[in-house]
Amino acid sequence: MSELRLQARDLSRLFAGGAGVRGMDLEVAAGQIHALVGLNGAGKTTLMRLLLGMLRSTTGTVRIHGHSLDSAEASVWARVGHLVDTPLIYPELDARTNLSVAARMRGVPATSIPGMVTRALAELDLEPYARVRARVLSSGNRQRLGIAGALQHNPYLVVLDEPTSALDPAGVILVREALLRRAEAGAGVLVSSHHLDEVARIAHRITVVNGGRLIGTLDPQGVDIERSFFALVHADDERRAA
Ligand SMILES: Nc1ncnc2c1ncn2[C@@H]1O[C@H](COP(=O)(O)OP(=O)(O)OP(=O)(O)O)[C@@H](O)[C@H]1O
Repeated sequence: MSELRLQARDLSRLFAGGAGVRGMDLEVAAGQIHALVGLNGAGKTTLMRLLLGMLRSTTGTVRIHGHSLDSAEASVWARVGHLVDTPLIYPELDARTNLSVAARMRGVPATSIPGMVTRALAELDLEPYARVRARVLSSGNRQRLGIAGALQHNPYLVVLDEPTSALDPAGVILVREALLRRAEAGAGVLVSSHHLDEVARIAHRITVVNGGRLIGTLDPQGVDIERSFFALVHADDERRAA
């Protein structure tokens, strides 16, 4: 079996009122793009927050590149790139400086940072904004900056929550290509999206989230992925209602 970059077992977190996620098992292998799809409120972001230790689980375990989430050291986190919730961007710093700070926080050697940041700005087409303060960037360019910060340091695990939600079509293509490059280089990529056609273009595996559970998978090569998605969701809703 190929190397696992991420492995979750029986992951649950229930909120007051009953919402949350239940009993989730998930794997992301090296070189794999694994997409999470689901309706609003299905549990995608909650799952990602649990996987990254941003939220404490009620049950279950998470391993990042074989290391337990509970005891993962800084060297493990240095090889993770993520963008879930608001990107960690300093509004008064320009795009280049923001990326330099992000690289420093990941322990990138100082001598490697300028070249790495230059490549990251180019990859997301952010060069015109290199010296522009983040506070005045458009929401799409702020999202590009957050993605650049998550990808620039050659992570072996990438976790991105709806990374293209604010992007124009050119940005969507840039992110698609960047994720394919990371997977080809051996990273495991977990990405959530509402755009079924978009994820079908890049994902090796698509998992459907509904009502806080993982309810099945979709074939990225399938002919009518939208129909298959709704069939799974409706069948699951009916099962619960019965
Ligand atoms: N901190 C919290 N306290 C209480 N309920 C929460 C909390 N965080 C999330 N929820 C609830 O858990 C459920 C799953 O939310 P989550 O944000 O994970 O969904 P999602 O699939 O990411 O949705 P979307 O596609 O709209 O971003 C929702 O019902 C949400 O209201």
